[in-house]
Amino acid sequence: MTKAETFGTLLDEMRATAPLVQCITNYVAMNIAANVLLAAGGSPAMVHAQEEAGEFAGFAGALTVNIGTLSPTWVDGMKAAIGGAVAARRPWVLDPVAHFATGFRRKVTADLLALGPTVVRGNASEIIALAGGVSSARGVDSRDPVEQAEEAARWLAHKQRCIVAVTGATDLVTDGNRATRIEGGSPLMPKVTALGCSLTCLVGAYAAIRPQDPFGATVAALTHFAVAGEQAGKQSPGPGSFAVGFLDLLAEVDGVMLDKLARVVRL
Ligand SMILES: Nc1ncnc2c1ncn2[C@@H]1O[C@H](COP(=O)(O)OP(=O)(O)O)[C@@H](O)[C@H]1O
Ligand SMILES: Cc1ncsc1CCOP(=O)(O)O
Ligand SMILES: [Mg+2]
Repeated sequence: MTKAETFGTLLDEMRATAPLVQCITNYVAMNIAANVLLAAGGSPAMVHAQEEAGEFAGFAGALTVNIGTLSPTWVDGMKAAIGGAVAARRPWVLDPVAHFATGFRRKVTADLLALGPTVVRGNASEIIALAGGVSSARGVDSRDPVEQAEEAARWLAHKQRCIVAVTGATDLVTDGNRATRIEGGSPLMPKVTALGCSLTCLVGAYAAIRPQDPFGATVAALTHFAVAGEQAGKQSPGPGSFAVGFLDLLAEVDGVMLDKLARVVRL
């Protein structure tokens, strides 16, 4: 982001552009992730077949790859899509959902990391485990605080030469050197399935309009989520109404509101 830019101007530009984001994501997340992208201002396309995923990635603004409900044919599609995105010099974002849980997931995640994601977005347990640390998590839900994942995130960003976003009660984004903390959101967010997966897709939307600045794009996406989540949390008595209200707030938040309510700390 240039000095004149703010997260708000980035949001307004993203919304005006409505970037096409190819989301290879899990069965659980497909619908809410597409609705999150539409509400926030992006244009989702859930395209994963090996026969077309690479071709589509060649003209999409960005690609996101999520291993939540993995199978061998989907892996073939992921690798074809990544090849297309890399060839077209488009950003791609990896969401390593519960990568530690099985040998299959560990192998696929290692293969996908070797293809060089622009951004890795995961919860604290996933990032700790990606850096070789020990986490008590067994499934998709984090069991570790973000603070305990900061060193792992910096190490992974250095090793992968990518941006790493660790999400939780307070989010952290790092490129291995710089680090930024994003406050906000709601404790109701981890009670609604696939919001992390959806955030990964929104990172794709911002990266699509700032491919040369994936750090700033990632911070902007997490800030958009944090502000909308905090406002929705104030209005919602429980996870069901939160899920609906959150979509409304993702659409309602504009650049002025984002710059007014954002709580972003450069470390
Ligand atoms: N306790 C919390 N308080 C506020 N926001 C949260 C909390 N836990 C998660 N979030 C937010 O929910 C979204 C999903 O993050 P997270 O739950 O960490 O990912 P995942 O769903 O992949 O495990 C992020 O925007 C994150 O900031
Ligand atoms: C429940 C579940 N099972 C496989 S993927 C998935 C959704 C995970 O979503 P998130 O990582 O955003 O919580
Ligand atoms: Mg997740």
